[in-house]
Amino acid sequence: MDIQNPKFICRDVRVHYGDFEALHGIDIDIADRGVTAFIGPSGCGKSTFLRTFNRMNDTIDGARVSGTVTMDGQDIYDKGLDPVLLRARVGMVFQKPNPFPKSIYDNVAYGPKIHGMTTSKAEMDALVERSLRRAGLWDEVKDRLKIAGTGLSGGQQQRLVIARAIAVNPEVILMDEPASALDPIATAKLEALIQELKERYCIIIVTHSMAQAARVSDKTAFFYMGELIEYDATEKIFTNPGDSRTQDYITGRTG
Ligand SMILES: Nc1ncnc2c1ncn2[C@@H]1O[C@H](COP(=O)(O)OP(=O)(O)OP(=O)(O)O)[C@@H](O)[C@H]1O
Repeated sequence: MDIQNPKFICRDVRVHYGDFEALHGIDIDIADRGVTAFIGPSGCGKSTFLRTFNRMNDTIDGARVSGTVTMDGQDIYDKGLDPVLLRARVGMVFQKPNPFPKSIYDNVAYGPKIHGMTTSKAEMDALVERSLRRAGLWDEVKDRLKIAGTGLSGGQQQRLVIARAIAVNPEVILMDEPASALDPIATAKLEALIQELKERYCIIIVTHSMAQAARVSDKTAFFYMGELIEYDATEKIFTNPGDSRTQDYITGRTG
């Protein structure tokens, strides 16, 4: 599909784990604002593909990426590019919330501290507050910023992890099944947050929930056995898919 000013352009992206080719040459452009959902049956390569956008596959033994991925026109696999800086620009939220074993405040302040983003305690306080507000968590935690992040509920922890990602001013947030460990109420809150964040960030979300993809995303990409089968406006994918494999998946016949 045609994307104006894409954030990412991927061409012939392949990922190997040893001799096994998990992705067979993916071409896709990702919009620079809004939510793009990756859907498809278990094992089709969604998480593997998601990890190519911030080079998280580099951290997996035996994983090898080929093809090109550009972000704002720059090759993110360029030897001169520092993956640590890339991961500040392209934040990631995982299936299981993974706050650091530190206070709520320190979880959010950690990244800005490492990147030297503030020069005083007051500036850091303001940055922590702004990030927690943006993640929709401030009101629930403002009186207990010193307690451990791991002491929050699952849904709160997931929003804390999002605040931590936001604190370093990312341009992109990758989410790998972010609601799979949450109850329906926490999931609804997270989805509302995604709706707010999408005005400001490029969000890519992997989800197993068709309903969730339909609710939160603007564009949907359907993957099947390591290939991108269909990519279109979410409404089109869910009401009038062009490929019978997409149709079978969204109607529950495969997966
Ligand atoms: N670290 C790894 N080492 C070897 N093979 C892997 C590794 N990670 C994933 N794979 C394989 O790559 C393929 C794609 O896996 P991936 O986790 O990307 O799929 P997925 O669509 O995200 O699946 P799920 O929906 O179950 O999370 C699978 O065949 C999987 O077994």
